[in-house]
Order: sequence, then structure tokens, then C-alpha cells
Amino acid sequence: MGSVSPPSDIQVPPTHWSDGPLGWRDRLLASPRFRRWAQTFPLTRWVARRRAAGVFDLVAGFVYSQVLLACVQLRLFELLLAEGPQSGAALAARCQLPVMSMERLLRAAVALQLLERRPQDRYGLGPLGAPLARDEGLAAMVEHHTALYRDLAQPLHLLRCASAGAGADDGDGKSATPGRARVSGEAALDPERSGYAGNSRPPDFAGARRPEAPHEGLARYWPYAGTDRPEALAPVQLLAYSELMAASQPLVADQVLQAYSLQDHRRLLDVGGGTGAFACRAAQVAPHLQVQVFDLPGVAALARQRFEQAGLSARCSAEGGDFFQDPLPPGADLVTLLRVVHDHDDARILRLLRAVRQALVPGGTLLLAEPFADTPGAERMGDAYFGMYLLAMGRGEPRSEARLRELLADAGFINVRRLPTALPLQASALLARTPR
Ligand SMILES: C[S@@+](CC[C@H](N)C(=O)[O-])C[C@H]1O[C@@H](n2cnc3c(N)ncnc32)[C@H](O)[C@@H]1O
Repeated sequence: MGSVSPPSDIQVPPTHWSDGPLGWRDRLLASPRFRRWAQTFPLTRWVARRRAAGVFDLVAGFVYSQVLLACVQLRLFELLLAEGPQSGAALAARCQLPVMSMERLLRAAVALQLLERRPQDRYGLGPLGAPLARDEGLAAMVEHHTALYRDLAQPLHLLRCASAGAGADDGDGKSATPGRARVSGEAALDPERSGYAGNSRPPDFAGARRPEAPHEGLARYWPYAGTDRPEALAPVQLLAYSELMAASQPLVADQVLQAYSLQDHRRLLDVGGGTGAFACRAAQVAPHLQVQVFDLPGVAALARQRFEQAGLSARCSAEGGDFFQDPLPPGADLVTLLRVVHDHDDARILRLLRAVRQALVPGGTLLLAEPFADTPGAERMGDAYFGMYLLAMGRGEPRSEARLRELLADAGFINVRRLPTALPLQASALLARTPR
């Protein structure tokens, strides 16, 4: 391995009293001799093994993800839930894979606890596969990761391109994303090249597929993150992510609606509310509530369709526009921002929060929910997963509760408080009020 020599103009880094003991610990853990000793000494053996397994999981994590993807693409979990344990040969026939390949995949899935070996040489659901069997949202998330996977194949390329200014706001809301592929022109309007070709779900498990994620990574999947004129995006560019959001919306809605009662509100505005999946849930749990979605024009049109199909058009409506440029509909006593804030930089979010404050009635409530960075027990989801995900997307960052509180205060909100959710890994929430 080549040595890394620092550039000659490098600044002398600051020091701290903890550098000594922590440097000693680092050298110890980096020492093969110490690790060999720790692996055999009875009192340290279990720690050494656990740490080695943790390192291996990081080394091999991308393989695990692709085993999961193969299972999801084959609808293996749904099949085993619907029909019960089966032999490798039977599953191979159903999934149209060579028996040897199927056995290889099944054994990998057993090792990852996605599946379990069952008596008589059969395979059934494992403790980590069973929750995926009926969760359309999680399955859709897994499948759309093919786009992220492309971006992360060359992490240094991603980091270098992004460090040139991806997603940064120059103060007047314009961003530059040098080096990142962007959706533009005819390619974006071509369903095949944009990666979206409808989402009718084939009836048979074998070979069933959702629409493929685009071939050019997340920047293309989330086109609004790379343009200052998102309202001009063609409907076909909005479909893939809108379907993903609708499929995965229960992950957030369940958390929010368990944690917060809508009964005391009369008018809800769901800003960036997508195709109205949350709006429908809200209207169903609170039959007195008027609900409005504000989203890009093409997405708002899909929300109106959803409301009509659900027979909720009398109470649910949708307005199209750009929430950074256009005024939000006034008069709501509750505004929700679900999985919206982490998509954008601070300057844009501050502008959006101020617009929300203007739109709310005096004493109105803002409910902001998304996965937060620094969530105890879910740190990987924040800075590791969303940090890299949003970098690949081209805009936005995961924020800690403390940072969100600062932004809310800057925008003029008061009485900010945390709303405890059952599964912060899926969504944490903050409530804030406008002054009376
Ligand atoms: C990550 S999705 C979240 C959707 C929904 N709240 C949910 O949780 O399922 C972000 C939403 O914000 C919308 N959006 C992004 N930029 C926008 C803009 N400038 N104006 C209006 N809507 C925008 C997108 O169309 C998308 O529906």
C-alpha cells in the first residue's frame, strides 16, 4: 500500500488531551499482534469476535444488500408467506432460476436471517425476511437502490464531484451541481431512458418486476433536486419517485398518526405531500378534516386522481406549484412537512419554513417528520445512509433535531417540541407553533 504524504501547505491540526489515550487505543486495535492475542484470551475473546464481525459486515455489506435485492425482485418473501415453506427445487422452478443458483441464493439468505431452513429440506421465512413479505414500501425502497448503487460504485468520484458544490445554494436559491448527471431534454421525457415504464404488477411471482430504477443514479431519479424550475418537469419525470413515495408513505404515516392526534385540527395543508397518500390517511382517521396537498403541478394532478378514486374529493384537494417561489394556500391550522426538509439546503428550507409560517393561521401548528441525524440507536440511518443518499441525489442533508430547532426558530416558529415516535429509524417528528 502506498504511503500518503501530506501537502506541504497543510495546517498543523489542533490537539486535545484525549489524543494521547485514544491514539494508544487506536494503535492497539490496529496491531495484528494485539488482535491475535485478544482473539484467544478468554476475557477479551467475545469482544474481539464481535468487533471482527462488525468489520466484516462493513466490508461485505454491499453483497448482503444485493442478496436482499435478488430476493425482493423474485418476490421470494411474498411467495413463502402466501404458500409456506418450499424446497429449493420448487422455488427454482417458480422463480425460473437454475437449481444450483437458487440454492446458492437461498443459503445466502439463510445466513442473513432473511430465510430459515425448515424440516424436510425446505426453506421458510426468516426473522428479517418476514417483515418484508407484506411491506410494499420497504420492497420498493430496496428496488430503487439500484440507482444509488450506481452512484456509490465510485464513492470518491461522487464525493469529488459533489464537493465542487452539489446542492449548495448560492443565496438566491440557485444551485450548481457540477459533474453530476442531470435530467434534461428529451432523454428525461423518454420513459425507457428515464427508467420508468409503468408499474402494473404482474400476477405471477416468478420474474415479476417493478419498474427499473433509472440507469443514471439518483440525480436522475429525483429530478427536482437538480433544477431551479421544478414546476417545468414533465409528468413522466415525476412518476417513479412519486410511486416510491406513495408506496413507502405508510412508514412515515404510521409513526406520525400514532404519535399525534388530528382531532383538534380542522384544516391540514400537506406541503410536498406527493400524490396524497398521507392526505388520504389523514382524511380517513379524522372525518371532519379538510385536507389540501401542495406539490409540483404534475404530482398534484396525481393526488387529485387519488382523491377521486378514494371518494375523498369533497374533503381533499391538491394545488400545484413550486413551494420555493409560489405562495402556499393560506388558512390551514396544521401544516405537515413529511420527508421534505432533508431534501434541500438550509437557505431553501429557511425560505420554505417562512412561507409555511405565513400560510398558517396565528397559533397554527407545523408538524415536521423525517428521519433525523444523530438519532440514538439509528445513527447509521442518518449520517451514513441519508448522508450519502442525499449527496448522490444532488441536494439536501440529514439534520439533527438541534439543527432543525435552529432553523425553525430562525423562521419565527415558537414552542418547538419533540413528538416521540415509536420507530425513530423510520421517522422522528417536531411540532412547532406560529405566534398568536
Ligand atoms: C421526498 S418526497 C416526500 C413526499 C411525501 N411528503 C411523502 O412523505 O411521501 C418530496 C416531495 O416534495 C415535492 N417537491 C420537491 N420540490 C418541490 C418544490 N419546489 N415545490 C413543490 N413540491 C416540491 C416532490 O414533488 C415530492 O412529492
